[in-house]
Amino acid sequence: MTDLDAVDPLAPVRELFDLDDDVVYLDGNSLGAPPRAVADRVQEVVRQQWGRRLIRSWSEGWWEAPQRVGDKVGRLVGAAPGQVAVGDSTSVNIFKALMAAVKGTDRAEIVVDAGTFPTDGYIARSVAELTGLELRPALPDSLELTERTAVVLLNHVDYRTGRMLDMAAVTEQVHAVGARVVWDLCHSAGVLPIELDALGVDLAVGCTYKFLNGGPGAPAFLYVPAAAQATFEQPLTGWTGHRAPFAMDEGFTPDPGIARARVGTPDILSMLALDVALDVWDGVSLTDVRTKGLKLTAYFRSLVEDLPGVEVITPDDEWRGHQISLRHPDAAALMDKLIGRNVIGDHRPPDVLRFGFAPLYNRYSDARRAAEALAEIL
Ligand SMILES: Cc1ncc(COP(=O)(O)O)c(C=O)c1O
Ligand SMILES: Nc1c(O)cccc1C(=O)C[C@H](N)C(=O)O
Repeated sequence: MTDLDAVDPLAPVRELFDLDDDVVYLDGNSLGAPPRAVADRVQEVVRQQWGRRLIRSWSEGWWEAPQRVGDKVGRLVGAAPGQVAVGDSTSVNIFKALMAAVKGTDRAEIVVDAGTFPTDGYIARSVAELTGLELRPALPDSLELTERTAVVLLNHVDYRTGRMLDMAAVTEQVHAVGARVVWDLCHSAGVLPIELDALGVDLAVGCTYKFLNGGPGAPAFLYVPAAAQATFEQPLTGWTGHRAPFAMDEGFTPDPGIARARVGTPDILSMLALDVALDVWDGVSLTDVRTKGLKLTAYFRSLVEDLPGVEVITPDDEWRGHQISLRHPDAAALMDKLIGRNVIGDHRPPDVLRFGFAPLYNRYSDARRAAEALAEIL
């Protein structure tokens, strides 16, 4: 333990996670660690809900789970209840959001962050091809938006560098030309204070298996603000988004609210694992999480920035998420060696080492142990 851990107000929260003490886990920005309560809950869902209640469970909490769990996610991203649906993958939700954002537009282009996580770019390309709009990759610092722009898809925190965009300023910039913005919150949900409602964000998506600790393949989320729901027409008109799914109507009439963002039968085991995983935030302030995230990353940075051959590519100011990325020509081999010593981060091609810091369970001693291991290997 370091002195910093001794005075960390979030230190007790680590006990809520099932982590081995000899492992330094710095990859919660790719797959979050399991909250202890998840295993029992999944067993209860299988044995009691599915096992004993059988199909009756659909009307005993399963059917509404995408909206109920959505409200829990909403609390972490500044969305009032009734505006977040949990389900599908982030990729599918990006598709739904972009298609809805350009539906009926007379504008010509979709703008996507040129350095985006690949799936966002791939899906934006498909949406452009399906709708006949142009796709224009642009750097966030020079978006060059005009009245031709229909929608802009951006990552709040860049997966490779950890750079965070100014959501307030960029949202305003997009709105100034009358376009819509879709924010991908994969690398920020759960660790940064986000104010979707207050900033008037048009649409947002994110995954729940990173800092939200929902587990591998946990369902993603889609935010549609209440005022935009009546006109939100997404392309995947599955029956669970229908106003009256059990009427089994021939024609599709969307639900008037957030349920219209749903598509098919929700993955209940993953959904309810996420549900209980989100309880680790009870009583936790996102401001404390953010403060600790900045301190952890600053501490780690101070320990590694002068190591030979290493270049820190994560911004040094507050415009960063909760990771530190290092460039090194032998990044892949270095990460293999670190993992061999139970220090788990990841490598992104061609030459980036990523270390993600999850303030709910990472300690300052994790940062120190990782930096010491890296120094020894180098
Ligand atoms: C920014 C971003 N968007 C999307 C995804 C993933 O999308 P999906 O959940 O569909 O695999 C990731 C990570 O995998 C990501 O980092
Ligand atoms: N979603 C992932 C997966 O299914 C397997 C391995 C890694 C991932 C990731 O989340 C990668 C991650 N989005 C990244 O920032 O690189």
